[in-house]
Amino acid sequence: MTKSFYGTTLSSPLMLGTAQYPSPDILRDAVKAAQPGVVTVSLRRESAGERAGQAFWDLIQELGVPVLPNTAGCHTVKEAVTTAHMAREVFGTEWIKLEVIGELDTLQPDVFGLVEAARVLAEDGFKVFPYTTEDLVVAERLLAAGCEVLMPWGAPIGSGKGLNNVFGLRALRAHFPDVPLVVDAGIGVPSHAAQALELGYDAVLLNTAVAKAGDPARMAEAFRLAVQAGALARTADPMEERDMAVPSTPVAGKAMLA
Ligand SMILES: CC(=O)[C@@H](O)[C@H](O)COP(=O)(O)O
Repeated sequence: MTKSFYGTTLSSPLMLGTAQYPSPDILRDAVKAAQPGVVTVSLRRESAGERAGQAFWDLIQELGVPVLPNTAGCHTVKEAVTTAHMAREVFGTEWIKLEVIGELDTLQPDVFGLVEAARVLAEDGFKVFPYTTEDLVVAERLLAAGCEVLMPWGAPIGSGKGLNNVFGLRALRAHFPDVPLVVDAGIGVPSHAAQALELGYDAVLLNTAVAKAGDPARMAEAFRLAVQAGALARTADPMEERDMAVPSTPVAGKAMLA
């Protein structure tokens, strides 16, 4: 069953980042090819960085895809909350992808700061999409803080390693069957995205895998197809894995050679 995100049903379970593309035209082509349900935009990075300015915002608006602003690059609760407020003003949306980074080598979320920032923002009317780990206790705390969506990492941001902890992601899915879950970060190739959907995740969020591909638009299209395949497979009720072989060709009626 397709779940909604704070009451909104997305046109695709693909959420696409808009950073690191070689040029605005390549970003535009990639978004057109991916047909994502949302694009995510880092307000902090864009306003501090190279592509700052009206042209980038105009391009994002021209794409006609719902925007999920994010607090990428924030390391403290204060920074994240301030950035979320700026994003709400700029984009006119209460949706915020909340990142509070806790560790520099892995860009692992600071889950303590994350829960605190989520509570502050949810109390202030934000619809929070928290970038978290697969930890079940942290998940409980985020839901109690007012989050109605969880975004566990697949692997460290930008690593392209795919789903590092399939057991943990499965456990999270089984534990919270009614909560919209999104695998965010670390996805490297379309099969990783398909796998997340096959596991029953409701969406995937990715950026580097498309932006840093040799041909971003072509890769974007591959991801569009992969999430469709994964979602379709999930509705087809995949077979259970087995530890032992089971013949797939029946023996009865088989020609016997003397
Ligand atoms: C764009 C964004 O929100 C990133 O912080 C996100 O987590 C994507 O990660 P990848 O670049 O690994 O796909």
